[in-house]
Amino acid sequence: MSLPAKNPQAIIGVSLKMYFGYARSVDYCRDVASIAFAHPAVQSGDIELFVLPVLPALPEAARILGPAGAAAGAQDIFWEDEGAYTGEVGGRTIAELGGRYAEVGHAERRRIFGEDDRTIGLKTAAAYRNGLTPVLCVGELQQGSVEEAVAQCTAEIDAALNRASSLAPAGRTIVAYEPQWAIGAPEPATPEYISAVTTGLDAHLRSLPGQDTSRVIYGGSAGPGLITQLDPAVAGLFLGRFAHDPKALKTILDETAARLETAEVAA
Ligand SMILES: O=C(CO)COP(=O)(O)O
Repeated sequence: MSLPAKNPQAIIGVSLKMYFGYARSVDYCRDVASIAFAHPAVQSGDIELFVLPVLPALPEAARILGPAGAAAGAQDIFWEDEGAYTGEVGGRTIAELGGRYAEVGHAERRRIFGEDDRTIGLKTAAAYRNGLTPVLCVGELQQGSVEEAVAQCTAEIDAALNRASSLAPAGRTIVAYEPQWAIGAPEPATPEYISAVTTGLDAHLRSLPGQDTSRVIYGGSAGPGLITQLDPAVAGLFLGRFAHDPKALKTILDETAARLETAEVAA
């Protein structure tokens, strides 16, 4: 078993959304665990790897991924820890089930479930309070200029973190920059655009109190071949459909490790 990553240099996350049921999610996590176990950069802690399955699969996913040096988390979190909140699951339970991450504010939750800055801030606080790393999703609705995207995403980060830090001591945050127009699309945003927006978000995020170890990753139709084209400000990828094939995930891990080696040689 590898030690938990203290200072990972890259982050690769997968959200299975509601694509896979229980059995297929567990099978997928087994495949990911074999890949992680054999992957030097995951074992050394240089790459932080996590999977967010459908919630009922979380305990089994955590049991399978943990010994392989990876981790599991939830795709959502309620903002209270317990009480009369029918149908919700709080951070205390997510942590009890072995979850280490809680995704907050995904574009689908903003659009379909009406989540707004207030609820996203409360959920981010709930993640911190329960020792979970929030995966805070931000992203502009429509494609425009880099400056417009940075302004909108910075405002979303500030709204979430200002509210969260008024309620719970801030912790490390993974910001997933996901342009809404690039989610579920045939192709990701261009590498130049992703790099430029993320560079702005990374500088802003890490200047905030308590966020110096926080990082920004990119999501939105990301898959093999993308990470090697991105600026180092992009710490990794938040994957959806294009990680459903475990072989594709392995390729992405290999590319991420190669990129770290190139960065070391250049330094
Ligand atoms: O929303 C995403 C990850 O959370 C990205 O999903 P896709 O890569 O399937 O577009």
